[in-house]
Amino acid sequence: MEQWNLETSEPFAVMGTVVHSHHSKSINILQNHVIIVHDGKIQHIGMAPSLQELKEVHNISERQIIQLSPSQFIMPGLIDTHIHAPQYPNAGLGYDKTLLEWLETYTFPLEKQYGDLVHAQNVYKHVVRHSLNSGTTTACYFATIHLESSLLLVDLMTELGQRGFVGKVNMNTCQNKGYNEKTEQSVTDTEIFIKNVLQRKNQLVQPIITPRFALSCDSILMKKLGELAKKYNVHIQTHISENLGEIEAVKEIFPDSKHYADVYDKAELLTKKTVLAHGVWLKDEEIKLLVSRGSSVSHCPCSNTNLQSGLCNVRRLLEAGVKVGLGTDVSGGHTPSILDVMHSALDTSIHVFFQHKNIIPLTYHEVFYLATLGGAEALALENEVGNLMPGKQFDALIVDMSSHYLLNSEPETLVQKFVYCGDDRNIISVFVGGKIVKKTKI
Ligand SMILES: O=c1[nH]c(=O)c2nc[nH]c2[nH]1
Repeated sequence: MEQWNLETSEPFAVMGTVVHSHHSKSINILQNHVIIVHDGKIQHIGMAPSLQELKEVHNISERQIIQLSPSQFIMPGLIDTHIHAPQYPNAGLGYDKTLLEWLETYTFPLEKQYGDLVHAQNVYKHVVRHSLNSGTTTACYFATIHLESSLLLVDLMTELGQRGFVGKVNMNTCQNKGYNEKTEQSVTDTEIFIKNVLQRKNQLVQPIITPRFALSCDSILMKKLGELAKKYNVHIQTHISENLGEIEAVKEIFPDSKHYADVYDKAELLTKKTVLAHGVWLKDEEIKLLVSRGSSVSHCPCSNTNLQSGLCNVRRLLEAGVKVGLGTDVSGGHTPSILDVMHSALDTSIHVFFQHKNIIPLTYHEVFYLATLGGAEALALENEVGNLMPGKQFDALIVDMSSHYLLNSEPETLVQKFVYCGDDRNIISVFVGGKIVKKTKI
């Protein structure tokens, strides 16, 4: 590929190998194709035409063409369905404890600091930049309970060009060791947060209602948040069934609920726009409930391993019809790279197979889907992003595998190598809504 220098405000084209998914089972590999981008959206995908045809039919000059080399391909941007931006400084630290102790010892003390806007600005700039550089074009962030710094995160995503969601976290119970808010304040600040984000008329970032988990919120707060979600028709995110101690505590605190998922359902927090992180220990009955509500699970295998939460059987969720995406879950997860999470999802799936021989481990094709279209479906964004079909936003990565020792440059080889051996150095360009947000000189 020659170094290109596009004007992204004008139509442009990418020519070469396109890799994307239409469903969970297999990747579509399209060689010698063109994608034409207009106003940040995909206008056309098809067999590559001649330069003359590009110019005459599609009005694209030679300067506006990216010609991929045989060791490169273009794919949809990665989607991180669960990440805690304020926990970024703790990534890689504190894995000597399991979830509930880890929250009290490491996480809540760090999150308390986000009343300080200078600290928030520093951390949030780093995490959004790192996430974009790792190829995440859409990220679904938890912020903290602080209204102002949560809005700051929205503004930084907008400035740096990342699509996604930000949730001001809700926590009103004493389980939170002094990191909490009063119910009324929590509801009022959440409504102010939603209105502020919606008023920004921001194409990229949306508000998401974020009750931390059932142990951090009482049922009064959760019901009020369910009402807000309905009033503003916004997304919802929380955690579910991550750790056995957590599940026991939920059972004790909510004796009238049939199970963990029922706690959220009673507050009308399970909707088609709800994403639930972890779901390692969900019962069959809970899975059925999620399917009937259209709620999704964010699979966070790095975090599930680091915090010794358990092995999530993703095959079981997919077969039951649950929508599943991947989440880095920084800082339970040690990396903001969804590509790293893809490796971990493959490993975890084989470890599940060691335990239950009757399941088929996930394939790299399926993991590619989970990281792209699966993530988009989990966030109810499949009409906007997730693959490279006409009408969708041009959220895409150019991947270059020339730094690896390749016996051939068959697209299957490139993609498989990328999924198993790739890292962010192989992601040489990142586009969000047709704008370049990462470009590496090669
Ligand atoms: O992995 C997790 N990270 C968190 O911050 C959290 N809060 C509740 N449950 C959680 N799980």
